[in-house]
Amino acid sequence: MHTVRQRYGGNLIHTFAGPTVLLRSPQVMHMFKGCRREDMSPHIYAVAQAAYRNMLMSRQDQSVVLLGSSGSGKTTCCQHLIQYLATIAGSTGKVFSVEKWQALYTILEAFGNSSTSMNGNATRFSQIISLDFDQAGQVASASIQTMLLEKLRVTKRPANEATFNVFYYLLAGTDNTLSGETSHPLTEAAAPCSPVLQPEEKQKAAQQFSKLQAAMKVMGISSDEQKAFWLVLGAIYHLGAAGATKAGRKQFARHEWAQKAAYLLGCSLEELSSSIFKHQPKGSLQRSTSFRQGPEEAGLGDGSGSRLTALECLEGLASGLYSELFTLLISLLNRYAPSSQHSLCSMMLVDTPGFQNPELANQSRGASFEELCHNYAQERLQTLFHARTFTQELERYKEVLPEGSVSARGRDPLPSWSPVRSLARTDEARGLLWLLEEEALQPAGTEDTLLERLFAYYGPQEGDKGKGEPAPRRPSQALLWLDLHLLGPGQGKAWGGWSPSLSDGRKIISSLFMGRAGTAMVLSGSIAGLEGGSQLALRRATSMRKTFTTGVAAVKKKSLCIQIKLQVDALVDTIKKSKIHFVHCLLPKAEGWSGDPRGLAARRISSSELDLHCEAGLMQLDVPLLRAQIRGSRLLDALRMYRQGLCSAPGWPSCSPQEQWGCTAGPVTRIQTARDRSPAAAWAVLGSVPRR
Ligand SMILES: Nc1ncnc2c1ncn2[C@@H]1O[C@H](COP(=O)(O)OP(=O)(O)OP(=O)(O)O)[C@@H](O)[C@H]1O
Repeated sequence: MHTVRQRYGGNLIHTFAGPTVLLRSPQVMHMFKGCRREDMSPHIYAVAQAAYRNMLMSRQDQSVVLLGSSGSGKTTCCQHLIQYLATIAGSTGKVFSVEKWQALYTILEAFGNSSTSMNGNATRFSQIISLDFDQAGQVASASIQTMLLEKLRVTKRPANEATFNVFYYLLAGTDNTLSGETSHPLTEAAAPCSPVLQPEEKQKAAQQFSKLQAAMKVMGISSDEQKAFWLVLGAIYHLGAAGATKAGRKQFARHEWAQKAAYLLGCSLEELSSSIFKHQPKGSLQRSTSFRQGPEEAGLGDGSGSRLTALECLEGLASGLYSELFTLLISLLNRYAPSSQHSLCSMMLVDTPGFQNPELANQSRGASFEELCHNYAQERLQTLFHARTFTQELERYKEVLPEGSVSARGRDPLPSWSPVRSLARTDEARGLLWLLEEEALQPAGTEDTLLERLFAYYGPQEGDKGKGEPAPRRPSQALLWLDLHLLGPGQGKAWGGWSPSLSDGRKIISSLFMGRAGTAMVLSGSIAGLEGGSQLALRRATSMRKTFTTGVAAVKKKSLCIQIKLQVDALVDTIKKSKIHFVHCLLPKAEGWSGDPRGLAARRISSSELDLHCEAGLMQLDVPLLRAQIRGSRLLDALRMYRQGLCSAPGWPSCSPQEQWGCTAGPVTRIQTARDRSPAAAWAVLGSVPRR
């Protein structure tokens, strides 16, 4: 195994070419227990151990942030981090057994994951799992916060991509679950859950459904509560099958399916219909047309915005309903995580959907708005990595080294390019999301006008040539697929239209929703899981709420684009206060990116199956792909910074960082590949790294 020790003033970087072959078992966990970083071989458990040890020694909050492309293994790593901490640290009263964590992930994977063109089991929401530790270093309480759920996947998704896993599970396992609830079991007739599963996939989905039910039981979700979930999911499914008229009076296209949806929700068809198609709140959508349609079709053109189409009303309700269901689920999962007042500091594990570019999956479409948002979140985390690794370190070096020594030695470790260009053309320069918001509100706004403005601010200027700054690549039209439907259909309406009281006939649904309608719903639609009574949990919740309620944010928070920014702000603000350990996950090969979700769905495996899968054999690496990812994440710069290193500069006090930086151990960069873990192979992947 190859280990390269690095020092960046306590900033920790771990790199895994994953999915990789990593042995994971309780025995291996115990090999890492109590170890110092320099004694450990490269492994995801070593990251957990380093963070845990650091927390115990410094009593400072820690975060582990997972970065990388979609399908590179972030969620899998996150699960192993938790398993390690739950096993090694132990917990008070055994409330956080490994079994419970597995159950939690089974539930999250069912409700929040789906098969995409890049990953057969892609996470479609961002999550922070927080473990609070007591004096003795045991887990005293835990909670999960989620944000950026891709709720529109329920109704609208890229061609050939799947909806959330739970719909397929329900469809395959529904016979026994909803029998007696409807004389017509869920069928694939109108295929709102396209692509339709093959028989062997159905069998697997039915097994997953049983597993999901068992996991919900483990997490204390009663059978009545479970039933409420299946009823609402069934209703969403039937609403998809019901469809809406394209012209004329706004109503369901297929009443028999709508009738079933109403039955499952416990209301009459008329009530359901009027709550969806009538009482549209004015201004809920400024403009419902797509960028693609062009200005001549851009709504009323009088600034008042067009009204929602029947289909948009329906989609808004269905996706809003799913989002509320997800929020409720997170709140139920947190319900059984007791909050302890004795916790001292916490460990936060941050997992967001990975970078994705449909072009890499051989798809001739641009990124959807949701993909753009997930990429944005990843980019912000990468920026944080950059700031912690380079910018802040340079500041520290400048403080320590004699004046001028940094530039005199030509060893300015800051790469000439930084991930976020701050070269604003004018004082009015805005970020992409801000521009997107403004263009969405303009009746004449199109993809072209957005790109023009973007390049006016951030594109190459005359005189830029020869400065060594790579010009930003102008995306092909197809790359920026910005459907402004996504900026609003029924965002506010979704839940407002369908109030829980509507389901009086379904006491289990209304009591479940009404029961959680307090604090849990404060930031409904944005951050779920802010409840929790421990001091640390309250502190986290307060910090996140603050982001939404101060300054411009408070004024702008109704805008979807600004909501996205605020959610990511809240995420970054929360982890910024802690000591951050970055884990870079690298996709070793692009296999499976054929754009055929069928192949990917078949690859969907649970983490318990993973280790067996790993034993099967060593994989070939796609070296250009690995190089591209390493370049993109600036890992070479990080290595060069050390190798050409300021740590050897005259005046540098000592190469032992511990005392200098007040951290317990120096950071480590680890490179481990599946094919060959020898140093030579690792460097071959990295390219030539100058040696001192
Ligand atoms: N260490 C590993 N060894 C073998 N296969 C792995 C490993 N880690 C992950 N995988 C496989 O890769 C797939 C993708 O992993 P995972 O879902 O964790 O990626 P991700 O980075 O979280 O993706 P996304 O950002 O799309 O959610 C998993 O379904 C699993 O099959």
